[in-house]
Amino acid sequence: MKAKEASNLFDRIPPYCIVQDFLGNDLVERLLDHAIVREAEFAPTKIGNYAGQRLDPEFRLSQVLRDFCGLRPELEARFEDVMARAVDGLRLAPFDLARCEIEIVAHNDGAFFKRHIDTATEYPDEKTQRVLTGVLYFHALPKNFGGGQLRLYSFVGEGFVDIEPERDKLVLFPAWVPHEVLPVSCPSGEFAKSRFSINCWYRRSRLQK
Ligand SMILES: O=C(O)CCC(=O)C(=O)O
Ligand SMILES: [Fe+2]
Repeated sequence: MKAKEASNLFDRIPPYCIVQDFLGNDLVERLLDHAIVREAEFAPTKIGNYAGQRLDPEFRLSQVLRDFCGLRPELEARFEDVMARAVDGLRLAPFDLARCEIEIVAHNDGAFFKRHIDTATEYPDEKTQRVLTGVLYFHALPKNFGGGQLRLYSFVGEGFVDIEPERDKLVLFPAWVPHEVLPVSCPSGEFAKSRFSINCWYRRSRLQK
């Protein structure tokens, strides 16, 4: 491969796939009820990794809840069901799933997450690592916020694609793809009108060949 062709590979928009109507309205509504009832238990999101996490509201501003109550098994099963299709579609090397790491994130007025990747580039002593990222949107209708697009960047150069957060849409992309959440505007400021999402990271064992 010539140097020019090789550099074009990294200039390209990275691979991603979209599944519309991923959970179905009934599960989306139960999820939304769960998030709204648990408002008080959401905590500010942090950045960092296994070795240390910190608040940085200049870089990431949103709120997170990791408790899914009775919804967890049902959700994990749905995310697991779509994994093989995503690995194939994104041409990732097949891997055995160690576990799905899931969390609910609420972006309200002024919230965002600047450009980052979802993989840790150090601390290889962690037992599992993120391979594939899934983001599912489940806001209330009518939608009451603007912005909040998910921007996926090419590895080098200026290329990017913006993905609109639509209710019950799942976006999947390799966890190493640089991406960001553009600022959200939610003029009412009402928590129930937030841009709600589930992050699902498909993790593989680091010991796997
Ligand atoms: O909400 C999104 O669209 C992406 C969120 C994200 O990149 C993250 O939490 O790591
Ligand atoms: Fe991310």
